[in-house]
Amino acid sequence: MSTPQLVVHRDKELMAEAAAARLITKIVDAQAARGSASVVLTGGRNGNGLLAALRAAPARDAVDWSRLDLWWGDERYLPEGDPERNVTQAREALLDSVPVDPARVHAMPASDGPYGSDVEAAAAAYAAELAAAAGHGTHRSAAGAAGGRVPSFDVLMLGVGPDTHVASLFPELPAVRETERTVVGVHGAPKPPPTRVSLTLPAIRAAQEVWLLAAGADKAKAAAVALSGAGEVQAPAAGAYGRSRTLWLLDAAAASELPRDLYPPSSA
Ligand SMILES: O=C(O)[C@H](O)[C@@H](O)[C@H](O)[C@H](O)COP(=O)(O)O
Repeated sequence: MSTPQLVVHRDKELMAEAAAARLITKIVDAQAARGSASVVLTGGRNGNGLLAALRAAPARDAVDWSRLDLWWGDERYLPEGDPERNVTQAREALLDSVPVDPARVHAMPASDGPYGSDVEAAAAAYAAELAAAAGHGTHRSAAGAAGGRVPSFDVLMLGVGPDTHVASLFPELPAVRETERTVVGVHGAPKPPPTRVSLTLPAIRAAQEVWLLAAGADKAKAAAVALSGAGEVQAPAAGAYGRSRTLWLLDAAAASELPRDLYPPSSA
């Protein structure tokens, strides 16, 4: 487990631009070292803000988009192309504007796909896709939970909800307690829509780097709670960490209630 590091930016726009620059560097470095890179995207305003900033960054052309695997931390279980699906929003914010390899864009299943309303079957199919990717190619495999393997993602991004949820792991719901499976179906999510597919904490923790994004005053309490030793069942963000690095990327409003000893010296 890596101890969280905090970076606080003036506002959410600067946070998105700086995080996009950081992501470009990570992808370029991984591709230089191993030929390809793998990144897990998040839904939500902050995740999409980062993708839009990446689209606008001239340095995006330094990325070899054809040698990048993209995965999702969670998905809203809705029909293909629904504007509320995380993948639809990511396509709009970035993916339609860069030459990604469609075979390497690993969207989670849609509710009008082969699994229909069976969200558990959809989750199992995504777990199988992850396990297959963990077993071959340029990825170094990481043992996930006992129930499956996932690639050792270079970067896994997570938006943080005001209730401290990450991906679709909400406080106290069964998904956050999962220790075996790498992907689960979620029912009764408090944030709409209620039915979702999500990576579990063991799958998240197989990533090399986990970046948590939080901007806005409505995230201040969540950041303070998750970074002050809360349990992961009550505060799922507290259980999200990477094998080599855990990075909280915040704006000043989201950092405003952090205990002083956590606040980075540069922004004190
Ligand atoms: O599907 C989703 O809704 C997300 O993946 C969810 O986990 C999101 O990242 C957080 O709710 C933060 O969202 P904001 O960045 O919009 O606050």
